[in-house]
Amino acid sequence: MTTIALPDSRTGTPPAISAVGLRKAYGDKVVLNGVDLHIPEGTVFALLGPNGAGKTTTVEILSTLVPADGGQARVAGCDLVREAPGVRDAIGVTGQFAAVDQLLTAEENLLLMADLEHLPRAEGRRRAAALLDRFELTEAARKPVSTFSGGMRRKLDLAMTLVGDPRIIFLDEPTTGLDPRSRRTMWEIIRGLVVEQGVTVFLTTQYLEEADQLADRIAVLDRGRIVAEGTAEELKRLIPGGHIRLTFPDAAQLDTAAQRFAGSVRDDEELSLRIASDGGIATLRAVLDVLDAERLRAESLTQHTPDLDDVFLTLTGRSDSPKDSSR
Ligand SMILES: Nc1ncnc2c1ncn2[C@@H]1O[C@H](COP(=O)(O)OP(=O)(O)OP(=O)(O)O)[C@@H](O)[C@H]1O
Repeated sequence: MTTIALPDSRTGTPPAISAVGLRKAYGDKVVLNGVDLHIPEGTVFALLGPNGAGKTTTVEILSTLVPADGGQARVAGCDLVREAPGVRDAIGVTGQFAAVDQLLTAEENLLLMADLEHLPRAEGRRRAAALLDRFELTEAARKPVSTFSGGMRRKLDLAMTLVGDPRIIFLDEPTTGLDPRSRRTMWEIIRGLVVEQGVTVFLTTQYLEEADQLADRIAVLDRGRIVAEGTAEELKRLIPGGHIRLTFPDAAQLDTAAQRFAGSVRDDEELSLRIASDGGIATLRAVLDVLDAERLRAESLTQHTPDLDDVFLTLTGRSDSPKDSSR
């Protein structure tokens, strides 16, 4: 297992979520096989994994929907088993088990939620109106949800989670099935929650790009175990294969450059040169210095940093990597 131990920059603050050795099996099938988590308050954590990796099961356990077979966890300072009501008070869950009633309007759904949260009538109305406005659903507020697009439903689902003003939000695959534009809107909303309200977000996703875009830290879940954990940058650094690609206006310049950069790989058709790079500034500067010294006029310079797809392949050695939403 490749686990990067990261220093907790917020020492002293209890983590929003912590877990040690979570285990769960359904019959013979081991779904979680010892999962450890440490998620500081006010951060976004992404659990990344392919279909069936155990992401939803992790969310179900941490939100007290199903019991774990083994291990311990605390959410919002409360023990998952002994203080389950405290956990439920602090969290909101949005996901595959969506609570939206198709026959009601968006506004009615939100007011129903406010009732369930025992909010006074006026406060419920105020919160519902504020959420409809924030998620740009005011115009559609009085229409039945059955007429909503997928993106609108996801927004309403998240809005319903927010009625109770949770400190910790679980988002189980929040953008699966959404078009790229709706996906970006959801990302903006999620970022806003963290920046403006300081909530902690626990996100599961199959999309590499989503984890990269949103998460402070990412854990890669594979067959019930976390096989790597760190920031997107840290995970990418585990993977060899970064390079700088230069293109030249003519073959003579390509020749000179190829001689000067030992170990580089040239492509005569494209008049390009690939130079191995760790992605650091020093390497880039050294390349530019050589170009200057030789009076070479490169037409373009691009830096390739390995993406999380490469990370997953390297960590698991298999090609059934999570989806890349950019494709
Ligand atoms: N209630 C259940 N009874 C039996 N098996 C279950 C149950 N819930 C989940 N599983 C099995 O556990 C495994 C992990 O499921 P889980 O839903 O946690 O994965 P996931 O990573 O969220 O994948 P997906 O993206 O498909 O939801 C799957 O093989 C699934 O069939």
